[in-house]
Amino acid sequence: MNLRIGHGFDVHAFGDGDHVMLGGVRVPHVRGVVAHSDGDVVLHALCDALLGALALGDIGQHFPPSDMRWKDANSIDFLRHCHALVREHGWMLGNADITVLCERPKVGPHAQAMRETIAIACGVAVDAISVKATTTEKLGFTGREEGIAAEAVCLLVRE
Ligand SMILES: Nc1ccn([C@@H]2O[C@H](COP(=O)(O)O)[C@@H](O)[C@H]2O)c(=O)n1
Ligand SMILES: C[C@@]1(CO)OP(=O)(O)OP(=O)(O)OC[C@H]1O
Repeated sequence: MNLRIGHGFDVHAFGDGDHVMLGGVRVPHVRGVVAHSDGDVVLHALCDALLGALALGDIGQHFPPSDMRWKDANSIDFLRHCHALVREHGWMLGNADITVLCERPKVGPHAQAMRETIAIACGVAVDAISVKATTTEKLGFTGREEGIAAEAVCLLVRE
């Protein structure tokens, strides 16, 4: 088989702060997120999608939250590591599609910057990376603005 699909999902609770990191982009917000690293749900979901496609476990196994090396880590480094594993195992990232779930902050104005940041980190064309968002119509923990979530799917193509 010359194709692999991967799926990732991540959640972080909102906490004190004035911004959230999303797709490697600093997005101003009235809250921050509670996390061991920078709490970037977009990049964490994408890392898990890449690892899932490779059947190599999940982000917490590669970067344990008990390890102080990852305290306040920049999640773009996690993505670079996961993408390097993709290449080492003989695959290329075909495309990735990411959905952010939150009422706020609005993602649309920052989506292009996120796409470009992810594309550069993975060495792929920007049109291979999709970032979009939805509210959950004020339902559930995202609807109550208690936290933020992201889902990602990716397709790997044999080199
Ligand atoms: N955090 C968000 C949520 C949504 N958007 C954009 O708004 C559109 C409408 O959202 P609905 O949940 O009401 O369908 C959505 O399609 C996104 O384009 C956003 O930018 N940021
Ligand atoms: C990213 C890691 C790094 O220690 O911690 P968190 O920033 O808390 O994020 P999470 O999405 O729970 O993934 C687990 C860890 O790998």
